[in-house]
Amino acid sequence: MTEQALCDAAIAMLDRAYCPYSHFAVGAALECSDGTVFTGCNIENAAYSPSICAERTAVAKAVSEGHRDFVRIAVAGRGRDYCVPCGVCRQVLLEFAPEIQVICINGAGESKSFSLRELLPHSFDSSALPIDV
Ligand SMILES: O=c1ccn([C@H]2C[C@H](O)[C@@H](CO)O2)c(=O)[nH]1
Ligand SMILES: [Zn+2]
Repeated sequence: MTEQALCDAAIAMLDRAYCPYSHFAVGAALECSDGTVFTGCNIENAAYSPSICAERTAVAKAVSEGHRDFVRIAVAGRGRDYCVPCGVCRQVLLEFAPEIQVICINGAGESKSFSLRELLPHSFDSSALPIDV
């Protein structure tokens, strides 16, 4: 899939977002090494903390369908700034794909790419744990 097609898939998910509290829609499209794409949107909740971000919706869909080998993720918002993943989503992406490319999209459809390493330096991962994973 071209980068533009992946971005378009993330942008299309903006209309699926359930965000009556923040009114900030986010769409994501997660590409696996075999080319499979899983999409996601943010899903909010009246109790607030059960809300889930678009990126983690896509990761949950992918992992639960047997896919963990992520290559790129496009994240779209309608704001002026590029929509970057929150810290929780960065940590969740790190678990499966430390080398993933993160494509952040603004409301004008413009994009800017980052490595996850750039977005989450000095990160905590399983190598810090006193067990073998
Ligand atoms: O990485 C992020 C950051 C925020 N949001 C959502 C959560 C909430 O529904 C709304 C405002 O924070 O944006 C995402 O989907 N992804
Ligand atoms: Zn998030």
